[in-house]
Amino acid sequence: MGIWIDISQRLDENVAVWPGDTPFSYKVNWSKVESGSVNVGQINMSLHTGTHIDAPFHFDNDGKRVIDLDLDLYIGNATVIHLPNRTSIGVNELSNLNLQGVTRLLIRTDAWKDRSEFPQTIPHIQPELAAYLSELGVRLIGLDLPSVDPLDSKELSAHHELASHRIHILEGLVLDDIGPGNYKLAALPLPLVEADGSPVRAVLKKLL
Ligand SMILES: Nc1ccccc1C(=O)C[C@H](N)C(=O)O
Ligand SMILES: [Zn+2]
Ligand SMILES: [Zn+2]
Repeated sequence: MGIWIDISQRLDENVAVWPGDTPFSYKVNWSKVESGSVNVGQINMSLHTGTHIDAPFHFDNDGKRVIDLDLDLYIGNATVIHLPNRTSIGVNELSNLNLQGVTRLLIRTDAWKDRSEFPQTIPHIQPELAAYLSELGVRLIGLDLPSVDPLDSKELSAHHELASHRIHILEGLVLDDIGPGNYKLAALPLPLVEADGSPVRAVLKKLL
């Protein structure tokens, strides 16, 4: 029972991209008039646009590519928690929540207010949180933000710490209307063989 709720950003020319990164575009590259039968479209985009997953190759030259990722990470039970008005998210912010046995943790921060513009600052994940989450059994962390690290970070400490604790990353979710609780999540990456990331269609269904 229950309906699937779309928690993905829409992909059109208004979607915000990382400063300097490839803008999103779609065009009919071969029109019905030209082909005689069909419209055939083409998209051009950065793989880190909108709602997407990071493959470890994004920040580690020896890391897994999208095709190597375990699909079980991206389908199954997920817990949503609400942590508004934080400058960063660490063990302190989570210590009063019971997250035992949570495999997929989605954090609603509400910090990215105008999604048509790339944010100036975001609350980042404290790298120390990775060990704590992995101890609880978390394998996927998802956020309503474009990164788990500060936007000007070059070290990407949270990305690396999460990866070294086998926790995968889902970014750019839309959780504005999603209350805390337990859900079913599906957010499958495309079967991109070499890629460092993939757009996903992320959906949730409330569990009773
Ligand atoms: N698309 C980019 C273009 C330029 C520089 C960084 C990025 C990123 O996406 C990195 C970001 N720290 C991330 O969480 O994936
Ligand atoms: Zn990314
Ligand atoms: Zn990232």
